[in-house]
Amino acid sequence: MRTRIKICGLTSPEEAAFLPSNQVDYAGMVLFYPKSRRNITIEKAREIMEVLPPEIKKTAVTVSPTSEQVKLIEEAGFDVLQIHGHLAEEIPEEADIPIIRAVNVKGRVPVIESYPWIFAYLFDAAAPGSGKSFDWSCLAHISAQGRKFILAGGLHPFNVGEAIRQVHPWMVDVSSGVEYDDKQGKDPVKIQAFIEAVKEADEKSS
Ligand SMILES: O=C(O)c1ccccc1N[C@@H]1O[C@H](COP(=O)(O)O)[C@@H](O)[C@H]1O
Repeated sequence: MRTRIKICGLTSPEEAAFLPSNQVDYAGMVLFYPKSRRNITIEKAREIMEVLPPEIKKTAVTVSPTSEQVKLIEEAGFDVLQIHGHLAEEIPEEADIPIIRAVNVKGRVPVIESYPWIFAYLFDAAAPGSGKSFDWSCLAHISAQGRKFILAGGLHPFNVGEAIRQVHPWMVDVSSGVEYDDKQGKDPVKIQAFIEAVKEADEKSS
């Protein structure tokens, strides 16, 4: 089966135009998290979503969101909600879009909440969006349970093939690894190299 691809941390419509709809499945935008250099406003997110083709699922990336923020995200037209940090009890009841539950792995085997309404789990390094990786071997038991999960954290065109070989994620997620070295923003050459590396890994494993 083809490994899905998510490109995260878009900050402009120009970057959105770099994503080929037949190869990229999800696009992420960081909202309501001013600590991130990729944080954007809802207005900017709307501009970006106008450029993205309908086949690419628009993902709102959040940390401990409030009900009001989830409402604004849904009104803006996002398809999916990615939640890092605290997940308030009322959010799953109130949210009308699927939830990706992010787990920031802090050095040991992650414990996951097995709520039936969770669409997918996303395993990331301890600090989200840091470009740092973690020990993928701690995901072996999750892989073995056949659960749908997303691998994130420090992926780039040169390690994503090995990541796919080791943990067989349903989707791989990248942000820092497809950004320019010397300036802010996504690099279309690195995005294409990432897509090619995923394709190559899938071909080898089929
Ligand atoms: O990108 C951020 O700054 C960010 C902020 C808050 C929550 C999540 C964030 N990014 C997520 O981190 C992973 C991996 O990123 P990277 O490839 O290691 O840079 C990805 O899911 C981003 O959505």
